[in-house]
Amino acid sequence: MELEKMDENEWKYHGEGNKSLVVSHVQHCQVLRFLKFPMELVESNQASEAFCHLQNIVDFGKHIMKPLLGESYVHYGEVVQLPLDFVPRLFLKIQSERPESRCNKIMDTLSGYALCLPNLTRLQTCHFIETQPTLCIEIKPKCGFLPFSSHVSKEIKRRVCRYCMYQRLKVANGKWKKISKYCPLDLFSGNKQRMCFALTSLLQEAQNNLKIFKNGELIYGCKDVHDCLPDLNELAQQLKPFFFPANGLHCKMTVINELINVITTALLSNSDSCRVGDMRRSHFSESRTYCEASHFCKDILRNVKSSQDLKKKKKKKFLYKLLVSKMLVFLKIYSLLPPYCGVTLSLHFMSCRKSLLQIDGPYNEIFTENLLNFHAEDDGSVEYAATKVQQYRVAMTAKDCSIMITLSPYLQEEKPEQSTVINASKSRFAFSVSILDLDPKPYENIPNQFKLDGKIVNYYLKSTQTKQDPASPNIYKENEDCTLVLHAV
Ligand SMILES: O=P(O)(O)O[C@@H]1[C@@H](OP(=O)(O)O)[C@H](OP(=O)(O)O)[C@H](O)[C@H](OP(=O)(O)O)[C@H]1OP(=O)(O)O
Ligand SMILES: Nc1ncnc2c1ncn2[C@@H]1O[C@H](COP(=O)(O)OP(=O)(O)OP(=O)(O)O)[C@@H](O)[C@H]1O
Repeated sequence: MELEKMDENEWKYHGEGNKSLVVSHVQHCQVLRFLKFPMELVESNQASEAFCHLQNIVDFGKHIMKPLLGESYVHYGEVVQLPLDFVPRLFLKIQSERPESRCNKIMDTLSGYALCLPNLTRLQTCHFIETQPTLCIEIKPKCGFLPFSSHVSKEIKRRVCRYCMYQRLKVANGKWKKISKYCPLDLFSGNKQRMCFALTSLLQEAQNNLKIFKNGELIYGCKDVHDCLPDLNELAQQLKPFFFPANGLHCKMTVINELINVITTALLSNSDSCRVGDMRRSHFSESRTYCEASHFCKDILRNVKSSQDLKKKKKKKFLYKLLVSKMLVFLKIYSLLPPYCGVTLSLHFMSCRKSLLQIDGPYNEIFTENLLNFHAEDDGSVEYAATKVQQYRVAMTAKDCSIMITLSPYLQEEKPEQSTVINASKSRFAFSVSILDLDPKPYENIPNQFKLDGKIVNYYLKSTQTKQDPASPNIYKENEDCTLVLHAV
């Protein structure tokens, strides 16, 4: 990429989330990821802080998430400075393609900084787009286990996962139209039957948890609640040349089942080495491995070994690793409360401590070593409390990340390693797995997470325990049921 010769016509809108907007190069396997800001903050110094913010994201990916999750999965990219006139032109070009629900934030057109990353919807071995057809499945799996701490005060949290509980609140709020049958515990179970059920449920109700790209173009998934592309027939048509290259008649479900099997195989593939082994594994046995709200047949659920299998037999599996890093949440909100309060109080009296404790970075090797020191004893120090808070923040990042599985029909003349090939019934694929959206979560956001957790649990209990009054619509009122901001829930 020649930074001084940037042409907006060589870039197109690719996608966005809550915090960033992504454009992809029409020819090269590259994307630019821009920060987004709420409208009212655009004129303030937010934009000028963009460089530090982006550099922190890169460092966090490089020094923390990459060692934790594995070398080959994490692509942290680099901060690039773009010509100042290029970004506003690009903004004008793509603005009309943005989903309405995301337009409450504006992309950063002032700082001139962005992250340059490989386009993960393309196979990472090819540098030019036109070389090979690719299929990419992006899954945002969310949190795949139930808390087991003795501090859990609301018993329901031990039985129903956060995702399933949150579904009710999201539908009541109008964020999505229908409750999804997807449950992260099914996906992370390591049990093929449950994983297939989870993936089928994602295909039926994709929400923001599933996207499918063909040759880098979004062909399946919801941009927002009003703009869903959930046509399975159309999807099967698009997928057919990948799974049944010799043509012939194949029904929709045959093609979709091929897709589901290939995704399951990729998720259960062996992973490369990482620091997850340092973490406490014993907590697996303490946690229940199925969620009571899962729509997967409940009788079968009680009999399958699921996560125990994943634990005993599949420590090297990609899925296991992701689950364990999410399990850093074993600190959970309850036991996090004392350290969080301790750190906040200490910062209140000595604001200079913020940099000493590396709350906003730098996310370097020292930060990583402190973070992974799980065996330290609680000596009552603010440093110990800060480590606990940082572990929680890393877990929050892992909870919110996405997985991208990229497949490309395997060409006979290429000789990829066996471990990077997946066999379907009538085709073979070279594949890669990547993890994206590994940004550090702001320290300041912790109280909001507490508050949201309380709302989710309260709304779930209310909607499942009381009979719906037919006269009152099922609309959640913002001022109801909020637990105290720092209340253990
Ligand atoms: O808190 P959650 O579970 O709703 O997760 C948020 C996501 O909502 P989801 O439930 O996946 O639709 C939310 O996703 P959407 O904007 O809803 O697509 C963001 O990922 C948000 O992260 P950030 O604050 O932008 O860094 C996520 O927030 P945090 O991970 O920062 O809490
Ligand atoms: N390196 C990449 N290659 C290809 N596509 C990408 C890449 N990075 C991001 N995307 C696409 O852009 C979308 C938005 O990116 P991302 O998830 O990083 O945004 P975000 O604002 O941080 O999300 P969130 O709402 O979860 O905070 C992703 O869902 C993915 O489809």
